[in-house]
Amino acid sequence: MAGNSACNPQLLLSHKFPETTYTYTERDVAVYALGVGACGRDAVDTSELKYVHHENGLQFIKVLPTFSTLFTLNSLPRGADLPGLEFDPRLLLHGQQYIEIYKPLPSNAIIQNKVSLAGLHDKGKAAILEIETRSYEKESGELLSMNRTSIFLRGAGGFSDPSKPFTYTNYPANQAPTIKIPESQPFAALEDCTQPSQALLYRLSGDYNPLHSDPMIAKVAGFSRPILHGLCTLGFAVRAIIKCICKGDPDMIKNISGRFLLHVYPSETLVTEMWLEGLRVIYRVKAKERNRAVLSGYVHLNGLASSL
Ligand SMILES: CCCCCCC[C@@H](O)CC(=O)SCCNC(=O)CCNC(=O)[C@H](O)C(C)(C)COP(=O)(O)OP(=O)(O)OC[C@H]1O[C@@H](n2cnc3c(N)ncnc32)[C@H](O)[C@@H]1OP(=O)(O)O
Repeated sequence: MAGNSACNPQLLLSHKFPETTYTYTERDVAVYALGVGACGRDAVDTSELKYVHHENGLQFIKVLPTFSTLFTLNSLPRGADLPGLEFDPRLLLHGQQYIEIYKPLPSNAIIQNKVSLAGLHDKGKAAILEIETRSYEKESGELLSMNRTSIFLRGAGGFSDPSKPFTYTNYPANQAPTIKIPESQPFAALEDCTQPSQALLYRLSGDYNPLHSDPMIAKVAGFSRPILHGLCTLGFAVRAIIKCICKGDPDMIKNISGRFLLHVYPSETLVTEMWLEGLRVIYRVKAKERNRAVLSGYVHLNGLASSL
């Protein structure tokens, strides 16, 4: 793997990120839902058809809460270095995602994003950059969601004194996705097959990083073939939680936290295990064929389905 980096934390921390705009329609909502496997096992699944079809028209379809991650697509300028940070974009991996949902997402909207740096860490072999995106609906001015994206930049660390590595965050420690997986049997588990073309479908929602489609770039990044987008895996997991614990109601999701533990290859089977602790769901996703955990985290709910 190639690596080429330099980081000046002071310069980076003082950088003002430009505001960005994201416009979407019902078609984008439906394409996203298919990209994270909705109706993948059953095209008439009553708990999932609502993400892609409504008898009165597409404007009434429901929006998965993880759709809000698409609002961050332009938060990090593609292919360009940030002031104070040079890195090799081919070695970038998605490390963690934290999402707060304040209102159910409309089926179409113009979104205005305020972007800022929420964290920067020197891990020696890598730098971790945390970018926060607060997303407002343009028409109403209402805050819809907040996403905090942690990006693991391999080869970009080692910019500070190793005996006192640089670390900065501006958010509460209890929002970090450090969770302990219970030893008890999961409350629920859902198995979902990803398609060999899953990443090719998911990328149509706007993340065109060639790591997910170009075999040569995947090799440079250290993988035998293109891997699945982390946010696609997260979409599968949260959809499983909505199906099994929220009885199909996506509006019950309040916030979501996840750490990507290992890459996923398209065509692998994802098994999402869920443990219910009050209004918190702890979850872990395994790639069944390798029996390896690929994602874990928690989801906070607004309430519990009456039948639970
Ligand atoms: C704003 C919008 C931008 C959108 C960008 C997204 C673009 C997308 O197209 C890109 C993708 O989707 S990539 C695909 C999804 N991600 C992955 O597959 C990564 C999976 N994870 C890994 O491979 C390893 O955990 C790996 C490699 C990440 C780390 O493993 P190791 O190198 O073995 O690390 P380790 O020695 O265990 O730990 C070193 C320090 O790093 C911390 N850490 C580990 N995993 C982390 C993770 N996933 N996220 C954040 N921090 C992580 C450890 O805690 C450790 O720090 P410390 O020593 O202080 O505890």
